[in-house]
Amino acid sequence: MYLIAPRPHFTYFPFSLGPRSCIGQVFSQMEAKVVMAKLLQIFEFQLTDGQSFDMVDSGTLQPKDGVMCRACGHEVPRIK
Ligand code: HEM
Repeated sequence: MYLIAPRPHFTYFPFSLGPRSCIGQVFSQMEAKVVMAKLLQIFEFQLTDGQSFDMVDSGTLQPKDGVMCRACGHEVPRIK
């Protein structure tokens, strides 16, 4: 089940809207989830000193401090 807050129309359109919107939207959102899931299975991420989750809104949302982080490997159980 997805818990997504309701969003007013025309306030979020990274893939544009209407008849010329991005045909790769569903593919790229699925791909991003697969890549994120694989990375989170393998690594634990920790922000380095001086980093934060603060955002800057300059047309698009960007991480204020760059989100430099340290990736540490998990123990990944091998499926035989
Ligand atoms: C994060 C990934 C992506 C973002 C943010 C994105 C964003 C966009 C946006 C904003 C447009 C509209 C451009 C305009 O109004 O002129 C667009 C169009 C388009 N995108 Fe993407 N896109 C992404 C990935 C993809 C992928 C993976 C494909 C192909 C497999 C793709 C194929 C297209 C095509 C063919 C159009 C033109 C559609 C048309 O003019 O009818 N995009 N994309």
